[in-house]
Amino acid sequence: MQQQLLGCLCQHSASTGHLAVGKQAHLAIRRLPCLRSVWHIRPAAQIARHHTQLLCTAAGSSSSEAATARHTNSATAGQLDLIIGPMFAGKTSALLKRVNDLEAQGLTVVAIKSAKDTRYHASRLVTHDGQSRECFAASSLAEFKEHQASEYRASQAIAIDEAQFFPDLLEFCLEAAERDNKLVVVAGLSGDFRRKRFGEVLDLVPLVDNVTKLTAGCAFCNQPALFSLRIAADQRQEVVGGADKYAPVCRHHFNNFQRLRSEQYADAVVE
Ligand SMILES: Nc1ncnc2c1ncn2[C@@H]1O[C@H](COP(=O)(O)OP(=O)(O)O)[C@@H](O)[C@H]1O
Ligand SMILES: Cc1cn([C@H]2C[C@H](O)[C@@H](COP(=O)(O)O)O2)c(=O)[nH]c1=O
Repeated sequence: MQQQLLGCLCQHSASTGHLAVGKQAHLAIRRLPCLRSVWHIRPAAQIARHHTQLLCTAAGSSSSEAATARHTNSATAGQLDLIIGPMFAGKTSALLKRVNDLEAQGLTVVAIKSAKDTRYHASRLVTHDGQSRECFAASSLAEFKEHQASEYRASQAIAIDEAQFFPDLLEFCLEAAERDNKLVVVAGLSGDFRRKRFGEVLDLVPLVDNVTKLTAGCAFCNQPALFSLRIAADQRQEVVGGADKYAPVCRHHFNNFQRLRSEQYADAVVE
């Protein structure tokens, strides 16, 4: 009977994922002296997390489902996940899949991209191979929050694409995850065409729950591509474009092209 009761309380907190229920379950257990003496009482979130992990393992759930389940049962804070890589690595595809999975699990998700990304559509997340979904386009995340205040409030999860272009990425993500308890999934470039940090993406690394680093296929040898090679001569950090301006490359071909470029430059200076 005691075991059934505890099982029931834990199951309840694990299946609804609401903070209040988790706390109630914990309080209820604490109020029952007979249970207190039988079981070592752990915080409600810990019980729910343990229970969820068991459920996920038993059901053979995917790691993304397990990550989400952990989030929805967290009693204290939100969650931050980061997807990085060079261009064409499948970052937007992975973000779209995550959004679909979260929605299938019943979460309210909003997707946001930088308004600078007008390559395929002004207000849709679009992958290089044409998958898409609606999103809000904004110049900054503060602008999104100001203009879409009710959507922000109602959201349980937020997906951010083209994260390197947002000047206030760090502040927004921390506030959303740690103050407003949201699950935030961020996708952005691991570096610019010079392999230097781009915007605030890398600043998130010490703060996130999970980092997924994706690779593309090198345009020249099909080995894993780690970097984005800019084909055009433009030296500004921000140059929006796709396969017309960039190619994914492996380490070997990135360095080959850098060498070629500097030789070309040296020739030009001598002439
Ligand atoms: N060199 C390339 N040019 C155009 N499309 C590419 C190239 N390499 C891969 N792709 C396609 O792009 C898809 C990934 O697109 P996407 O998810 O938008 O990537 P990312 O957001 O990382 O730039 C791949 O599954 C593939 O179909
Ligand atoms: C490397 C690099 C890229 N960009 C731009 C080019 C594209 O518009 C986006 C990246 O898009 P993707 O979804 O990752 O394919 O960023 C840039 O402005 N500067 C760069 O150095």
